[in-house]
This record gives sequence, structure tokens and C-alpha cells, in this order.
Amino acid sequence: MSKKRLIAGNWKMNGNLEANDALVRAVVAGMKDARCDVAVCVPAPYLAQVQMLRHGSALDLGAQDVSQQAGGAYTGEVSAAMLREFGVRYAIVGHSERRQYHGETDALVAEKARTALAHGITPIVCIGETLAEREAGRTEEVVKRQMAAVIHLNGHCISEVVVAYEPVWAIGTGKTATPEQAQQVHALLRTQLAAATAHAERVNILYGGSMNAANAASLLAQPDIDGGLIGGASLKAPDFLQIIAAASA
Ligand SMILES: O=C(CO)COP(=O)(O)O
Repeated sequence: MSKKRLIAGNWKMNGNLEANDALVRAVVAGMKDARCDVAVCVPAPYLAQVQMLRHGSALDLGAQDVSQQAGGAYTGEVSAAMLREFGVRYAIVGHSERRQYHGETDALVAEKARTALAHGITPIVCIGETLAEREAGRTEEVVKRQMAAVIHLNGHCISEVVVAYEPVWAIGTGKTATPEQAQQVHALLRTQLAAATAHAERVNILYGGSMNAANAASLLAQPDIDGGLIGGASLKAPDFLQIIAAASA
């Protein structure tokens, strides 16, 4: 398999001009030997800043959300066309924090993914069960339902998206899924993808949820874990670079 792994940072609602400058410069300087794709998904006001800082490097730029609408009277929204103007390659869609705090449904997440693709942006579609769902033995049912919602994308193949499995109970909690727990879900997602496309092997399925410099290598050693979506550890250049190094091994 010659597919490149992807390590994507999700800064969430963190950063300021000064801190971003130092962080991106350090990441760009430290990732020269990376053999994986690397991106940072930054708050919208910082897209222009990070676009300039990454110029000439292999660091890709991502957004944390995208409107499902093409444009018009949607106060507060940011369109895919606007993101493209800033060189955005990826947009996270359906992060659990947006599902939870902004009521995003499976159907809306699918619309956002379609709009992103229509504008040449690769959606990073996030799926994952809550602790209550896991404890009730519903993990498989929940992730399959979330995946099924995005598997048919109007003229686009699901192999054009990146999938991120992020168990909600592992996000920001320091409680990582074990490599075996993550692999189990990744494998079932791969099987689900294979039923929809001949290119299931090409899809990058990322793990997210307290992935850090210490646990990245063991997670990435799993056959169906193709990279990471990194929250907290992506805000610290040395940690993020160690994860990139683990994905380049
Ligand atoms: O939500 C995440 C990435 O999108 C994971 O966040 P943490 O790495 O901070 O747990």
C-alpha cells in the first residue's frame, strides 16, 4: 500500500497571532523529513496567517467546519469557496463537539461533506460513540449509522474523504482507546467502506482522542489506523512533531 498516512492537528478554539506564529514555524522547520501528510486545522480567522506561514512547505491547511450552503444570507457561516481562497485542503466535518454543542445531525454532516467535495476540499468526517453508548454495547451500531450517512455522496466516491474515528469518551480526557479497541472499530469501518467502494483501502481512517507523543506509535502500528486527528498535542510543536515522526517510521 503506497497510501500516505495523515497527521492532522485540530487546534479547536485555541491560538492567537503570536502563539500561532511560533507553533507553525516550529512545525514547518521540524517536519522536513516527514513521510506522511501533515495538516493543521485552524480557527477561521487565522487561515490567512497560517497560509502565509506555511508557504513553500509541505504543511497543509485545514478548516474546522464548513457551511453546507454555497453562499448567501447565512450569518456567521463560512463557505467552502471562501476556504478554497485561503488554500484550504481539508475541512473537519461532524466533529463530536459540533454534533454535541451545535446539534449537527448525520444528515447535516453529509451535506457539509458533499459541499466540501464539490469545492475541491477533502472532508475529514468525524464519527464516534459516547461513553454511554459504548457502555450500552452500542458502539458498532452508532459508528455504522454515522458512516452510512456519508457513504453516498452524489457523484463523489467515499474514497475521496478522510474518516476520523474519535470515541467521544477519549477526547480531551487523557483516556485513549487502546490500540486494540481502536483497531476493532477501524476494521469494521473498513469493511463497511469496502461494501460501498472498490477503493476502501485508499481511505485514510484516522484515530482521534488523546493521541499523543507517547501512544502514537502503538496506535499507528495497527493495520487499519492510517493516521491521527490530534487535539491538545497539536498545540505543542515538540509533541506534534513526535507524532509526525511516529507516522513517518
Ligand atoms: O477531538 C480531537 C481531535 O479532533 C481529539 O482531541 P484531543 O487530542 O485533545 O483528545
